[in-house]
Amino acid sequence: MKVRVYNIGGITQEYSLDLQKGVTTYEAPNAYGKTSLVRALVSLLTSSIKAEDLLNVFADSGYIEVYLDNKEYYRRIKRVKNGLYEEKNLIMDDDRALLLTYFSPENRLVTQILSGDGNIEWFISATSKINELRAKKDELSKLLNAEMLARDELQKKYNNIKEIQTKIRAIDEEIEKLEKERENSSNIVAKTTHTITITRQNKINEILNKIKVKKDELANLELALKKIEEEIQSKENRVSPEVKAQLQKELNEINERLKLRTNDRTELEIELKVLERVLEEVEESDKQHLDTCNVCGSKVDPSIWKVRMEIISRELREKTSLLDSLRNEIIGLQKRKEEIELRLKELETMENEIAKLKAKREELINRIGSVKFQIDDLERQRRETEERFSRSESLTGAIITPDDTANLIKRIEELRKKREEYEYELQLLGVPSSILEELKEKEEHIEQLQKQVDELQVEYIRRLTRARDEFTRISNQLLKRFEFDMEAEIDSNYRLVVRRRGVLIDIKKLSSSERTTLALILVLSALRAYFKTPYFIIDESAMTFDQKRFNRLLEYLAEVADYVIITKSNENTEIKTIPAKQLEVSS
Ligand SMILES: Nc1ncnc2c1ncn2[C@@H]1O[C@H](COP(=O)(O)OP(=O)(O)OP(=O)(O)O)[C@@H](O)[C@H]1O
Ligand SMILES: [Zn+2]
Repeated sequence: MKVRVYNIGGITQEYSLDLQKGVTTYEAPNAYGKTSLVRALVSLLTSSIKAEDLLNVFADSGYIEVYLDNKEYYRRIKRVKNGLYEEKNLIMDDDRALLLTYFSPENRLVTQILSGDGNIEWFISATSKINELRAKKDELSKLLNAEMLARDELQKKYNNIKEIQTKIRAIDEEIEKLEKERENSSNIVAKTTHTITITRQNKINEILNKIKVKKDELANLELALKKIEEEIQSKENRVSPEVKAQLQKELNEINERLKLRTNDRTELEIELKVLERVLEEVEESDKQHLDTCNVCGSKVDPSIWKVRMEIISRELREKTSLLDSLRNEIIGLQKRKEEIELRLKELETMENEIAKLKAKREELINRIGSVKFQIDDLERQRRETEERFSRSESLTGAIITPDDTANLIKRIEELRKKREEYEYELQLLGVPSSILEELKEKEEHIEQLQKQVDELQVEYIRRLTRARDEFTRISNQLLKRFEFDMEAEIDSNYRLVVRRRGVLIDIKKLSSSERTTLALILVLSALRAYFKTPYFIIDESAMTFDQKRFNRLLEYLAEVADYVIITKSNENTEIKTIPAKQLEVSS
């Protein structure tokens, strides 16, 4: 392994070193730069050694370079305007290297054990890497606490909302109650009879108007009924059966007489014709002065024709006049017959009209009935309305005074204002359902976190316990190997305790070399169980082993790391390597 260092720590001249596998003892005077060199080596195993811890304060740039198994690892540091700039390629980046690759009086575990503090949970936890588990757990616990706080806050908020909502509901109920009271009071007070009267009067007037309309309608209907009945009466009078029968009788008589007279007339007309012919013959006979009658053939005096002519003519005149009067009489009778027939027809028409009038009368009577019923109904409504209003007047009576009403209004106003305030508060607080939702989410998250924390805790303890057992086992192996007369144990509180021949000894009672030894044993146990490093460095000032034990230690270290470096203060500078093989042989 080749090492080159420049301007790192107290090393200000380029320094290179070729290390062989095995145990290298590095001797140099104080302040030579031994610590600077080994810190530079450790800085290739963890970035927890910062550039500013490495670079010489007077230098503008520096480096540590290592060639190991044909690979180059380095940290090259440059000072720039605002700080340091670094290029690096580490062998590994594991902060356990600080504890497990460099055993010096500054090692944190050494300091702690030397001070007599046996609580090594942190060391077990850190070196077995379960501290990562713990860190994760702590982080989650922190988150869990924050979530629980947030949940409590939300719950408070939600309770607050519920409380305000209850208050608002109570206010609403009270307002409603007061409003009712006020409505009642305002019906009476403030001469509310005014409003009430108007309302009542309007209502009653409305009904009265309806009644009036209906009564007018009824009067009209009754008038129409009366007219129709009169008409029916008069018409029925005119079509009385007597009149009709009389007319019929007269008609029959006239028909009889007409028949007789018509017969008489026909006879008379025939007689007249006969007489005319006889007269004609007599006149002929007279002209011819005949002495024989044409009709009967008897012998007559011709002078008789003149007499006969006279008699027949007289008879003709008489019969013609009789026929005339007979004809007049027939015309009169026929006239009268026509009159009577007309009258009878008129009577028939009238009878039809009477039937129609009667139907109309029936209809009117029905309508009158229904209008009367409607009027009754309206009258009842009017009565009831009047009763209702007078009842409501008497009901509320003079219990509430105008003062009370004013107070009521004031109180309602106050309640409304209070309600508004609550509403505003609610608005600020948010929607209860969404808060409830949020609460639920929080609860779920908390539950989930709690579960994770619990699981991590269980796992942490499980692995810590296993690591503890491992430490105990390896520590005791090593103690035996180095022939120390004690047994190490890590108790349930992760405290390092030591027994000697079965007796428990507080580490405070141990010598400082014993304490250092215990610290080294713990480091070596961790190294063996959990860590792999190419080099292990011991500051010899931290050790107080005798030569035999020290050799055994080196032998053991050679198993753990390829390169073991022991720094030692000496007047002279000397670097000496004992190969691993040789160590084995020597033991
Ligand atoms: N970053 C630094 N910048 C400048 N000087 C430093 C720096 N680090 C250490 N020094 C100095 O460099 C010198 C070497 O220190 P270092 O600790 O390496 O010596 P050492 O060989 O380990 O000495 P010792 O035997 O006393 O432990 C010391 O004088 C120290 O003060
Ligand atoms: Zn005659």
